[in-house]
Amino acid sequence: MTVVLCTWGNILEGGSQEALTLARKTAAAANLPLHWVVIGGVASDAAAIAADYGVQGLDVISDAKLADFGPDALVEALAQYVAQARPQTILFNQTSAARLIAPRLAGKLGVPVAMNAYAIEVSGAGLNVTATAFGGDTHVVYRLAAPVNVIGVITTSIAAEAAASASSPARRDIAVNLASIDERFKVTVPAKVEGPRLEDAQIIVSGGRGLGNAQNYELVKQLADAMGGMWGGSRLIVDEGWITSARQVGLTGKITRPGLYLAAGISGASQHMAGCSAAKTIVAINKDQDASIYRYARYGIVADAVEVLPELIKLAKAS
Ligand SMILES: Cc1cc2nc3c(=O)[nH]c(=O)nc-3n(C[C@H](O)[C@H](O)[C@H](O)COP(=O)(O)OP(=O)(O)OC[C@H]3O[C@@H](n4cnc5c(N)ncnc54)[C@H](O)[C@@H]3O)c2cc1C
Repeated sequence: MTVVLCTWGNILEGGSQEALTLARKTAAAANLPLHWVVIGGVASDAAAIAADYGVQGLDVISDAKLADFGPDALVEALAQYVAQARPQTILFNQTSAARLIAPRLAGKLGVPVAMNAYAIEVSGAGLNVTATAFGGDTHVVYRLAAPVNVIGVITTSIAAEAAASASSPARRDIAVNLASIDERFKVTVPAKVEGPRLEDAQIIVSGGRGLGNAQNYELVKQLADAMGGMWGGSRLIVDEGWITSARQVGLTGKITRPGLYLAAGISGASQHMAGCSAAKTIVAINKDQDASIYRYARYGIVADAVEVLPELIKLAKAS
């Protein structure tokens, strides 16, 4: 029996070290070894940090059918891994891809799943899993006491912490048989990943519907550029076509954790805040002093963002 973190891809996603930290603490509290199952090119990144995070077993799955990380092949490979390795707790760093895979794996295995978790307490023979619910408004504790449990971890509120002493992870190659798996969905136009990721940005300037139109949103881009940051926005402006979904911050968009999040013309709906409330400092520009965003913001400017943004651009360029 083990606690296992599941990871796939060609590079290590942000949040992996944080998920490993929670996984290690859970394993220690349950007196179980921590394993890390990895699929794809990420195996070499994983091997480089596994010892620092107290991983005892690095389980590597390779198969030609996993080359594109299609969900059907991934779920089948992980299900076969679980049948062989018999982990007690299966953790996922809850990336957008993991949101798809973790519940499907639990469904295939017929075991409980809790998503949006950020704390796990080992209690008796089970786990008390604290998670956000209803778009981040509510915090709930799930009791998971099945022999196998699947948990999606939101890592934005977890600090990465290396183990007190390095481990010596043993590498195992895990054989799976995916001969009968055919992906039911074919990706015909892969998402373009250009430049740095919003999730990794230290400064994000974000705009919402309060800006009025796409032309005014250009001010957000100019300020982000002047400050050396990235630009993002709310779902409503994605729906309006001002920006692409790759720039959407929130529950159904990117989960970010910048040092500075500047929100202009954004109301602060819980679904939006789920993607930025872990920012160190939130600055809001909203002309409604009762807007929800002011519950989260450290600094606020109650004013018309279309008037304030050009002033901030000037200041940023001057400094
Ligand atoms: C299941 C689900 C998932 C969702 N996921 C997401 C998500 O991932 N991300 C997300 O963002 N939303 C998400 N939403 C939508 C979310 O509930 C809100 O509708 C959305 O975030 C609101 O966007 P907004 O703040 O840009 O617009 P609005 O709610 O229209 O707010 C505009 C704000 O701008 C202010 N304002 C108006 N004019 C000005 C001005 N000139 N200057 C300054 N301020 C001004 C207003 O006072 C207001 O507060 C989701 C909703 C659901 C149901």
